Amino acid sequence: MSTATTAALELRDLTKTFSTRERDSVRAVDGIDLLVQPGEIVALLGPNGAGKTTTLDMVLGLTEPTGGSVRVHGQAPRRAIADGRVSAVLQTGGLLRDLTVAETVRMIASTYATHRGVQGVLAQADLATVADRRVAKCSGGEQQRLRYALALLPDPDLIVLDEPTAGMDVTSRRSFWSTMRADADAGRTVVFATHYLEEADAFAQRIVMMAGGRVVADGTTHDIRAQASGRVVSATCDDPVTTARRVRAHPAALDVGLEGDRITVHSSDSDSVARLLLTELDARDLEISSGSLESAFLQITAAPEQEDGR
Ligand SMILES: Nc1ncnc2c1ncn2[C@@H]1O[C@H](COP(=O)(O)OP(=O)(O)OP(=O)(O)O)[C@@H](O)[C@H]1O
Repeated sequence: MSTATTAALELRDLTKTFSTRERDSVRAVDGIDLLVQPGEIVALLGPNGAGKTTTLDMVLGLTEPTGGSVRVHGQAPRRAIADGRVSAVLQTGGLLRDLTVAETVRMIASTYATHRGVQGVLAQADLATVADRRVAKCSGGEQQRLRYALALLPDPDLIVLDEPTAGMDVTSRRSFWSTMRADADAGRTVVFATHYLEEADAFAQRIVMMAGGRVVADGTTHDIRAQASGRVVSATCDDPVTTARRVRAHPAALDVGLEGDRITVHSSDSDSVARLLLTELDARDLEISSGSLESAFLQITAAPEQEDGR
């Protein structure tokens, strides 16, 4: 049991099935094993419906697993929350619109037996200049920072964020992550869910890729690129729309993009896509580049059921 007591987060064969009216049941999380060590920064990356939110809800004790177990610093989630060891920044945490930013932090602070100082938390979340602004007047990014400030109050060992920058523009997103990075550099464990590859790449040390309720890849950005043999084929063509239509029908074409007369194809078999482009279509100036994180993502999430044969 030594790993169970030392890991920041330990998921064992975690499963969650929802019953719905429309369908018999939905297996949102399908047997996840995950060990996160203290101080790690981990991104849960996956397309819509991959099971990221359901997994994090179980980590936070908001949803009970159908099977398997969750341990946060060796404790059940609710115990860990009660002890201030884990806290969360969720997309839709209710904020009271008529309170100011500082009043909100003071009010939530008063619900903890022990907590960090309000001024320190406001400064760390980069909210000092808007402390007297009413929540209703804050931008989406400032409201997310406020949720982050609230999550910092118990000084948790593990902070969990579900799509923390959804709806923010690029500038707010960058500034949010630079605030978070300083916090992580100070030793906190951070687990966050995101759709954004660049966010996972820029901020996480480790990416856990999910699709169809399963972990389909787990490693550093470098490891994940190496797991996928996907490459990107690009070429110039005279009739880009027809060329794109033909390429989309090719079984090895995972994703096809057009920019002007330049076509870009993420592919699991670059040779055969290149052959199609050059011999049957009107392509020229062809280039093949080695897999980006994006092509690895497309390739790995395209066929989750083939990954572990379950
Ligand atoms: N309460 C629920 N009842 C029924 N089905 C649900 C429920 N919550 C989630 N699901 C289903 O479980 C699957 C996983 O959803 P989940 O929200 O965990 O995915 P996600 O990776 O967080 O997706 P997104 O990025 O869109 O938030 C989806 O098919 C979803 O429709």
